[in-house]
Amino acid sequence: MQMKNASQQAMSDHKMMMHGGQMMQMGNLKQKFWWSFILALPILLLSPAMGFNLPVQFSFPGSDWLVVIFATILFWYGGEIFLRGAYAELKQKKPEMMTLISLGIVTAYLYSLYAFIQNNLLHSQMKVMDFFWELATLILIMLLGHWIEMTSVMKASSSVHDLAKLLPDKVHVQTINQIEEIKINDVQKQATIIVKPGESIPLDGIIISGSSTADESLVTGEARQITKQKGQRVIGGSINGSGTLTIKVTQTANSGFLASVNKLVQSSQADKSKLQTKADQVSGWLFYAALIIGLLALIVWTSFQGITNGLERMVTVLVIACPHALGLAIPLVNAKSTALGAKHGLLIRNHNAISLSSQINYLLLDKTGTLTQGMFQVRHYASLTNKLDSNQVLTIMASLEQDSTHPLAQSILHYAQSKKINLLPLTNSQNMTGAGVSGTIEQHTYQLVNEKAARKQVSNFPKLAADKDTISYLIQDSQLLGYIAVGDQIKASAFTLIKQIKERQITPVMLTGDNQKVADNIALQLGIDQVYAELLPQDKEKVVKKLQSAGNKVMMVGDGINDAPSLVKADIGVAIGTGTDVAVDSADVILVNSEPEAIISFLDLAQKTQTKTIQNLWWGAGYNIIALPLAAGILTPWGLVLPPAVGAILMSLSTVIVAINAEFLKI
Ligand SMILES: Nc1ncnc2c1ncn2[C@@H]1O[C@H](COP(=O)(O)OP(=O)(O)OP(=O)(O)O)[C@@H](O)[C@H]1O
Ligand SMILES: [Cu+]
Ligand SMILES: [Mg+2]
Repeated sequence: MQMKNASQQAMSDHKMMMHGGQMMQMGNLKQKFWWSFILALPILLLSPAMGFNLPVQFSFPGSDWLVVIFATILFWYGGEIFLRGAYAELKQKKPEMMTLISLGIVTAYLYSLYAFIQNNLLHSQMKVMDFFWELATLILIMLLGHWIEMTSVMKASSSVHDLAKLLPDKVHVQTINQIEEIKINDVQKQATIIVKPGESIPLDGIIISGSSTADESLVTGEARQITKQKGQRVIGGSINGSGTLTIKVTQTANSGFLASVNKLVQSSQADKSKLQTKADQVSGWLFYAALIIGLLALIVWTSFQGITNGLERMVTVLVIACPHALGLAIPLVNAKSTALGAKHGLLIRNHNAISLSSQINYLLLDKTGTLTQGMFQVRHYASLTNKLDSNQVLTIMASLEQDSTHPLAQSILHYAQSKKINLLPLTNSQNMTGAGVSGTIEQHTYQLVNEKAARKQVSNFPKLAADKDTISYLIQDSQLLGYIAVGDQIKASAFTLIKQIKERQITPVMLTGDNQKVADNIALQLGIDQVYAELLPQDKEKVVKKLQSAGNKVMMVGDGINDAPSLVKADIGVAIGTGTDVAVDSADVILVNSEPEAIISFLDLAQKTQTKTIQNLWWGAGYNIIALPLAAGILTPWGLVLPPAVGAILMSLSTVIVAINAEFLKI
């Protein structure tokens, strides 16, 4: 396959990433294991196990020589991965797992070599026991263990892989007079592409002709067919229904939705949360703990039972303490959690949001575009002057909105378009934050602003009785020329959100730039008791700060430019996916499908992720509380002695458990 997109890159990076980020090519582990197995066979047959001859074992004059030759080859060939890893760790002055393993096998090898020289070259009276059998089994099991680990780690990150499979290799691109098949990575922005019925939509874009349905469930987690028409956005990775669509590409394969999910999943492994930093510290301590306990075991057992037993205890301690699982405990959970979130319409950019989520007791919600759809219907508009008729007023108002990205502007423009109104050229257009817009049309300067701003300028402001609709006033030189009233609809899932948030003892608060009456009306319908209206961006931020200084943990959800400062300030900032880029960039979590209900999924996911993380820390490191003393021989008086190979099995098991546990994260 030609395509090598972000996610496949992630997979191959992953192989390199094992062992705490060291560059280690573990890809040939399987091969290495089988060759080592063959090399180990003569040793396993010819060298006594733990000082005793097993029934299958035999020896003949000179067989010791065979053992030492095979063991030496095995040590360098099979042990190479570990020795190289240790060298890299020591060079970085961060001794960790590879150093531990290497210390174990180097000790076993050197001591056995010493035993061999004593027995076969110096012919010492007392036969010195060697560790060749232990060395061979240790290397074999370490290789096998790391190979199995690799497989489970790959499995755990396969959810990421699934996302990549959603994209086709080739795209039908419409060129001047023909349709060409072009590799997905070579398709540029602005290209026109054709998606036939049933095909997967390759890239993010906007429909320029055709209509169909799309199944976006694999991307957003919403299992339903969404009707898609001219002008609507499509997401790369979703499946086209029965119509043919012509799409203008808005994002390339490297910048589109799937690519950003993949990048997130990758960076979730690189991006260190506070917990991860802690885990790294622990794994550093573990090295010294293992070294000290190992040396203690060596000294104590040597004085009781001689150097062979002492060395065996030390090797077992070193091997069992290998904090391999610890290095994977958090990244694996995070990767799984990010992938799972993506399937539920959540992009988690900052993993600290997960550990903070359980402390959240205030949910601040922006109104327009967050709780409501932000697709305003024009209810009525009128002229308040005899110089202009209502159509002229509408023309000026729509023309003023041409450069604005506010949802209200989009809606007014849309309405004007449907009434076939020709817009007038606009100059000097200015965005008046939290109030409206101003600009010059045909040498006259106009403002289209909310009531608060209008009252300040117009002396005899009329009384207008409308509480449900948002009204904007057209003003020229302190003269009221007309108004337009628009109404918005509450998103269905906003009701579910507020209900469930309250069940979780989290207080919902509405923060809006819109006027008090409209805000109260919506809050009442939704069941929100605390409402702050007519806020400027800095006022929204102040509310966040005030709540925080009273000791609360605050989550803020918003979509607009006016929400960006408070999204940054809040403990967890959540942006609506269709929101403005500033909001999206300021957030820790992004709701891809723009449904506020996904916040509940986030809270669920965060809680489960947190539990898994803690479990994994125990399986990855906590088990040493029992394993280390066991390896050191604390239960020897009761007959329980762990051979080094069993130590290696236990340490590998811990990693496999950590990987499987992460894989079982579900919401
Ligand atoms: N482009 C615009 N055209 C007309 N009126 C506008 C425009 N931008 C803002 N306004 C007026 O200013 C008010 C405040 O706008 P702001 O963007 O601060 O908040 P909002 O989008 O209404 O609400 P929220 O904060 O809940 O998203 C709007 O309710 C509207 O009356
Ligand atoms: Cu390990
Ligand atoms: Mg808004």
